[in-house]
Amino acid sequence: MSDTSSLSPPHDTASEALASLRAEIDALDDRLHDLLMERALIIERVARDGGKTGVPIRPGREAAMLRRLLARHRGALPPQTILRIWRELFSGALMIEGGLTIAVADGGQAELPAVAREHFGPLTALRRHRTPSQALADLTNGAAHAAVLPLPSDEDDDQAAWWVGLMHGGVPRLAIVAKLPFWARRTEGVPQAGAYVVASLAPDPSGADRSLIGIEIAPDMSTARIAGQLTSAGFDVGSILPRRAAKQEVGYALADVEGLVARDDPRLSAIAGFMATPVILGSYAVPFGATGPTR
Ligand SMILES: O=C(O)C(=O)C[C@]1(C(=O)O)C=C[C@@H](O)C=C1
Repeated sequence: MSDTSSLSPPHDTASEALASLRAEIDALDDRLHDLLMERALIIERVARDGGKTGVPIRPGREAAMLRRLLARHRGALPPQTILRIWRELFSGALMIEGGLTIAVADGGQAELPAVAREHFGPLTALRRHRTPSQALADLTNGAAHAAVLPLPSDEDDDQAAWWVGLMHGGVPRLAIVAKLPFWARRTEGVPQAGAYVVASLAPDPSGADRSLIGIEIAPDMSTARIAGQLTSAGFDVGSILPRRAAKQEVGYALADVEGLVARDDPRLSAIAGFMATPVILGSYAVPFGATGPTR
């Protein structure tokens, strides 16, 4: 051990004032702690009497709670501190509800596990995989509750384009249920990568949501035409990611549209001009502080 004898003790002037302020902080901490323990008792009742089944996370509810708290937040405490505290509370609550395991596909993006950790907290078990299909296999065989997968890009090879596989379904029916990070304003040093969370979970509205539509297209169909077809069917289109593999008879497109669109939304079956009826791949709560539609 190093010799600390030469270090001077912290020298606080006005020590009486400081001691009294610290006593106020301790008293408040007791009240906060009492409230947290009381909250945990309610979570125990949610687990026992709430009638929840399957994957315990409720991404829409979490987003709505965070938006509500951030909207009423006043004073000097950084709003992001509020988000961090509540994310930790959700993670503790989910421990009470039986624990959570998340599969992460980190192939090519070392930042993805960090984004998953930022969202789901240190209490949550993370299973790291190289590819999206390995992470998705964790969902189908019950090894994880949800998978954190990279945002699709037009440079993805077949292996990386996990959303095309999601279009063709299977059991359990998987859906995109959240977009990370929820705190959209990124500061230096935090992971910059984005991700979707996929789980076997029914849509969980947050009050401000967007949906993702998977479309089979003729390989030569332009992005403008895809957008036009969706718009004339009544969708408010944010972005479109086309995928046209060489020498294939069918291409794909991933469209991001406004609102929480149900799988049986009549606008989907009314759309003309695509190779098959477009399918809803899921929806997500619009991240806090997002300035415009993101893919
Ligand atoms: O409301 C629920 O369903 C809960 O499980 C409670 C709670 C919370 O801590 O408030 C925890 C996890 C969910 O993702 C959402 C909310």
